[in-house]
Amino acid sequence: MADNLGEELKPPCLITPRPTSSSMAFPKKKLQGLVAATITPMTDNGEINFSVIGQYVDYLVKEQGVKNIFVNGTTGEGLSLSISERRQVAEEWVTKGKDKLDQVVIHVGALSLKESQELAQHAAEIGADGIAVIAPFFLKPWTKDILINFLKEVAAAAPALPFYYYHIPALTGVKIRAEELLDGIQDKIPTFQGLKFSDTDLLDFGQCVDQNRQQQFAFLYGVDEQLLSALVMGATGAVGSTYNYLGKKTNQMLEAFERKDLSLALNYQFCIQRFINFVVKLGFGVSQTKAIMTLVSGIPMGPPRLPLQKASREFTDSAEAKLKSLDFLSFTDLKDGSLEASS
Ligand SMILES: CC(=O)N[C@@H]([C@@H](O)[C@H](O)[C@H](O)CO)[C@@H](O)CC(=O)C(=O)O
Repeated sequence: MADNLGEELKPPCLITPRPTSSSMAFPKKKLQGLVAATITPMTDNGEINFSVIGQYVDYLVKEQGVKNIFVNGTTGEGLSLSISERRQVAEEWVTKGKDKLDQVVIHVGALSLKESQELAQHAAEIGADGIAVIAPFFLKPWTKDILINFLKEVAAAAPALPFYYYHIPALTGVKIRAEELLDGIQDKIPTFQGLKFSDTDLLDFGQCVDQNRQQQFAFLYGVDEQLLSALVMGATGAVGSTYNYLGKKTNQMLEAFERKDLSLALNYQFCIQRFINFVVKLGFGVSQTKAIMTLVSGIPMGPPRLPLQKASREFTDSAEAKLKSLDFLSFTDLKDGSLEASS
């Protein structure tokens, strides 16, 4: 992936390098490649099903070739869990991922600064590889400086952990442009290491990359159906829900892109789009992601937590037929007991 923004991409108008304040080098290598936004498995009575997380780690690594995870984010229903549950989920992923996963990033965003700080500190204590934070979305920060102040306070609770800003304006309602936020961010947040950009505004994303070429930031794109466009803009990695079950296919797209075989990469992207387009038309979100992952992996993800509703049997049946027609799923991939969506 475009880690280096290679020579051929450098425009003649290269901007003056900005001094980097974060020579506070982290031992970890830069977060890159695919990052699965993990689902939080639940039992039918709505409790977290910790018992399948070990199996889930093995599935991601062995079957999907995905070795980085993003825990307790949107897909993980992080904001629907109690603080105690979020701690336990984070701990379980770190424990089960030890020596198997490359990086475990924990989303610690919350409406309460105190809770966010507690989660950040906890992530550091359990040995996570990074933390990410969304903008608070009830009482909202309306300016860049206020948002930075909030993020800075959270980051300071885990001063040795790489910090990522999770930009997802459609869900938070905080529309401060990422480009604006990144301007001089390391002066305020020395642990800032990157951006998780879950938005379709590729002008904003491209400018984040372009204006920070001298930094070693990770630019992680979060709209799976248009990842290829973001790669062209300089994405260094991607965080998303579909990498749980389309990781292998998406990795093939990344490999084709790396080899500069754009036509093949585009074929993969279109193929992935055909599936996402299909499920989006049926109504697609976290509940449906849980149903698809159950179907594809055979690991029971269970229902989502209220206010989300379990995916319907019709949805699961249609998704299964589409996966098969696209050759994303063969009969041999189907595991016993995988068709558990309700009607
Ligand atoms: C709104 C949303 O859930 N977006 C997903 C995408 O992976 C999304 O499911 C995918 O692009 C299909 O639309 C991710 O950006 C979310 C994510 O990374 C997370 O769970 O934290």
